[in-house]
Amino acid sequence: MSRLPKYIEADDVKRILKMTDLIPIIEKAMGDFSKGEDGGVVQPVRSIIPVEKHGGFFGAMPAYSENDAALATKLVTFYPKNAGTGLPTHMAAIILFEPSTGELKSILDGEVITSMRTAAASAVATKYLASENSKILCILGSGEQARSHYKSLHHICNFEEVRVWSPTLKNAQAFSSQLKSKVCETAEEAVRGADVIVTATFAKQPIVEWEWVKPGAHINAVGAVNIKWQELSSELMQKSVVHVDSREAAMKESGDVIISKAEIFAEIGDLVNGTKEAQREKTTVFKSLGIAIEDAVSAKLVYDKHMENQ
Ligand SMILES: NC(=O)C1=CN([C@@H]2O[C@H](COP(=O)(O)OP(=O)(O)OC[C@H]3O[C@@H](n4cnc5c(N)ncnc54)[C@H](OP(=O)(O)O)[C@@H]3O)[C@@H](O)[C@H]2O)C=CC1
Ligand SMILES: O=C(O)C1=NCCCC1
Repeated sequence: MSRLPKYIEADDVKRILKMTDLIPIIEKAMGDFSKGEDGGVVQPVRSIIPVEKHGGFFGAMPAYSENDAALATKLVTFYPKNAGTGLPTHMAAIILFEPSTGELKSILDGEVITSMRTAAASAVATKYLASENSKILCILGSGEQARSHYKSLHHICNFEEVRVWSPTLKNAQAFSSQLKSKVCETAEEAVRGADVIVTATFAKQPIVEWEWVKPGAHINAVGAVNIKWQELSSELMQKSVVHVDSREAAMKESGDVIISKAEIFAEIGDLVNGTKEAQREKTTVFKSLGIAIEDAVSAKLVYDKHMENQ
C-alpha cells in the first residue's frame, strides 16, 4: 500500500460535504468540546502569528477527538488585503492523522471546510437561540462566510425575507443576484426588525448598535477575530446574553468580548449538553471564533466518505 497521503481538493470537498450531514456533527463536536476532559477532546487555543509586513495572519489549529477518532491540524492564513485581488482572504490546509498509530492519512483543502463548518456552528447556535418563528434574516457582509451562512441557516429557519448589506454595493448586488435576497443601503436598514442577524465582515469598528436590534433577536457574530476589532457595539454585547464556542478562545482572541467586558453566559456546547438553559426569548449573541475540533471532525467526515468511494 502506498504511504503517500491523499490530497483531497476543494472541488472534492465541496462535492462530498453536505450541510445536512455537517450540522449534527458540528453540534456533537461543540458539545464534546464543552464537556472538557469527559468529552474526549484535546484542543488548545490556536496559535496565531501576525505577518505584519504584509498585513496577514498565520494560524495553527491542532485538535483531537477521542470519540470521533479525529486527529488533525489546520494551517490557515488570513490576509484581509487580498480582498478584490482574485485571491481568497482565507486559505487553509487540514492535515489529518490516524490517532491509533500517528500515521499521516490525508491533506485536505481547508477553505471549503472552514467556510462550511463555521456556518454549521452558527446553524447550531441559531437552532438553540433564535425564536422558533424567525422570518427575517439579515446578513452583513457578502463574502465567503456570508454565502455559507445563507445556506446553513436555511436548514434551521423558514425565512420569508433575507436582507444583505455590504460596504461595496456591487458585492452585495452580486450576492443578491445569486442568493435570493434584498440589498440594503445601510447596515441599520438591514438589521432593524430582523429575527436572525449574521455579521461576517472584516470590520474593525462596530457595525451593529443595540438600539437597532429587535428585542429577542439572535446574532451570529463571525468576524472580528482579533483583540482590537469589534463588529458589535459594546452596549450590544453588554445587554445581550453572550455565547461563545470556546470561553478560553474568546478571552484570548475576541475584541467584541474583551473590549466590551461583556459577561459570557455559556458556550454553545453547554446548550447542546443541557448544562445551561437556552434563553431564546432574550436578545442573544453567538460570538464565533472558530475552533479546531470543528475542522478535525469535518476533515474526518470528508476523508471517510472519500475513501468509501475509492
Ligand atoms: N468565526 C469563525 O470561525 C471564522 C471567522 N472568519 C471571519 O469571518 C469574516 C468574514 O470572512 P469571509 O467571508 O471569509 O471573508 P471575505 O473576504 O470573503 O468577506 C469579507 C466581507 O467583509 C466585508 N468588509 C470588509 N471590510 C469591512 C468593514 N470595514 N466593514 C464592514 N464590512 C467589511 C467585505 O465587504 P465588501 O466585499 O462589500 O467590501 C466582505 O463582504 C472575517 O472576519 C473572517 O476572519 C472566517 C473564518 C472562520
Ligand atoms: O477558525 C478559523 O479557521 C478562522 N477563524 C478566524 C479567522 C481565520 C480563520
